Amino acid sequence: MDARFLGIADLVEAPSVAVVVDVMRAFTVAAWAFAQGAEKIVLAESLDEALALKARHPDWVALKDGPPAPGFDTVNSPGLLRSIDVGGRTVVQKTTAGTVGALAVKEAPLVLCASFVVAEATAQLLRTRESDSVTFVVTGDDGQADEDLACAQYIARRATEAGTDAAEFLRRAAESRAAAELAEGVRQGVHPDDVALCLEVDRFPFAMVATLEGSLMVLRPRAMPSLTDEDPV
Ligand SMILES: O=C(O)[C@H](CS(=O)(=O)O)OP(=O)(O)O
Ligand SMILES: [Mg+2]
Repeated sequence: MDARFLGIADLVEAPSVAVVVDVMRAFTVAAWAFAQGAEKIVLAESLDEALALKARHPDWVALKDGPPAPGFDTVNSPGLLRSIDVGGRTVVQKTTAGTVGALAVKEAPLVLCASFVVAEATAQLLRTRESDSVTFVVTGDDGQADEDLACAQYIARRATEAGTDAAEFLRRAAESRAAAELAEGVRQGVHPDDVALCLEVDRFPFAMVATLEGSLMVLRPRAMPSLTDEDPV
């Protein structure tokens, strides 16, 4: 498999297969939403669009990164999301890096959104598709965020070498600037468990596929049967 690792600004054309990686925290949060029964996640282009969608659909759950804000139900925190009832509901998500990265490749035929918690399921979907060219979008810090790059490299390796050990990749993520800022309270809208929740490898047995549904980019879980048999959600 030919794997490329690009920041959002480096994308010049729609790749055939894109894996958009945001470990801390957008696509860890998205996976937790699905694990708690969310039906789908709409990736909003802007805060205004997220609020407009929420106004049109009051039963939807709107979340943003940073501090809590009027009109939003919650923030981009896996730890905090655990106490929100998202069962059967649509979530609208707007963040600084993750959702922007997914929207940047919305024309790609296959868009997966990933983090460590869905690493093996994502790798398995890439294997199933026999994808020979995959673009990993490293969403944080202009493509330099080491938690995202480490996860992208881990998934790329895992897609071709099933026995790849996660330890070194997790160490890099744990030592990333994002992990430090979350732990030290530099970032807002944080639960004390967030970093640990973002570093759980293969917590969930599904990949996450984003597709255009009308004008909206919509993320949905895709169960990977062999993982689901071993570890049902
Ligand atoms: O929520 C996050 O962790 C970040 C934003 S910030 O750096 O905390 O302000 O957003 P994401 O798009 O999930 O990287
Ligand atoms: Mg991030």
